[in-house]
Amino acid sequence: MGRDRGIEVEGLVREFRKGPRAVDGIDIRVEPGEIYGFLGPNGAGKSTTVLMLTTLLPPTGGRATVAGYDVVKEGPKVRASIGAALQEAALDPFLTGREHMTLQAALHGLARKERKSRGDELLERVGLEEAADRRVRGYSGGMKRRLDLALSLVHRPEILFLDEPTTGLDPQSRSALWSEVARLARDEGVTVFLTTQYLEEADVLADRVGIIDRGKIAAEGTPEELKAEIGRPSVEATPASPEERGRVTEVLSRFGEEITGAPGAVAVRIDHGAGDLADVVRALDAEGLRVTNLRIEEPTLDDVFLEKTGRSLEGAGDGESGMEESQ
Ligand SMILES: Nc1ncnc2c1ncn2[C@@H]1O[C@H](COP(=O)(O)OP(=O)(O)OP(=O)(O)O)[C@@H](O)[C@H]1O
Repeated sequence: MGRDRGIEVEGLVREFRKGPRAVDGIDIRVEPGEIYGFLGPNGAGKSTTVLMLTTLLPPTGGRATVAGYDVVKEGPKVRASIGAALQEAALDPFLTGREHMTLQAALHGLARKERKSRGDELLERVGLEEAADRRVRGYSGGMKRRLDLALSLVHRPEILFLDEPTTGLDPQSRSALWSEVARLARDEGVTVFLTTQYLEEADVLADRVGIIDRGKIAAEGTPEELKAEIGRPSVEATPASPEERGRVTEVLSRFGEEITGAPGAVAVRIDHGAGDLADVVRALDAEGLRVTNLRIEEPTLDDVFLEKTGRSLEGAGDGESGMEESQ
């Protein structure tokens, strides 16, 4: 089996009888080995999409193939090709981490010899070797997420689904999980479909991002493309001595039009193709100008979301009761 099949979604719909069209005709293509970030506020339709792609919920319209198999007609083949760490981790509080691994390995039909070695290898990789013989009851949220990730990898899936893998984690556990997911894609060619409410997560981790809002894809592209669509970065520099302000302004103006910056600072919005921060540094250097606080401000994915939906993603889902109000 080659790792060359990815995910293809066409016009996928899920309608709930008493609810909204949770997923309202989406098209997605995830290339093999790619990390696809599915970004959206609470209730946007992310989990419903993942449930359909992992064969746990039938679509009410459209079609999807995962690893080349149809999610409706070839469920068992899809399930054999994927690993999933979903929001409700099905962990048994009375089993240890290692016992979970062995059980999962047995469920996936690994040979007895291999069960232990595979389990140990994965526990080590997610940093749980020391806690391996403790019951899950005493694990922190982050440890449970990491165990869940290890469990989803036992059978060497070619596609990994992660539904909000870092929600509620502290920054350290979050970045440890990011590293492992990035490593899986980079070193093992695993295709990753990851949902998140965190802009930063999509930005750092995803090769491409789809923004979903009210069941529809509002925007798609690499984080850079999406941000570039919205606006150009700005550069801000504070002259080391105030009398050089005029000359610093002159140099920065070569890169774009001047905008308002922080007090004492000079700022410009960089023209398309005018260069980047390194070019600005070189130009200042060539003039013998010294600056403090030289920084570049990129447009954020939140700016993208705001532009596409008229609302800010940060906290966009908060305070919404969820279903009925969207028609
Ligand atoms: N079983 C269900 N019956 C009725 N409505 C549902 C059901 N499951 C989900 N919904 C509704 O479908 C919409 C999308 O929900 P979904 O859980 O897919 O969103 P989400 O983007 O994953 O949000 P979250 O970040 O909260 O997980 C919501 O309005 C939700 O209330």
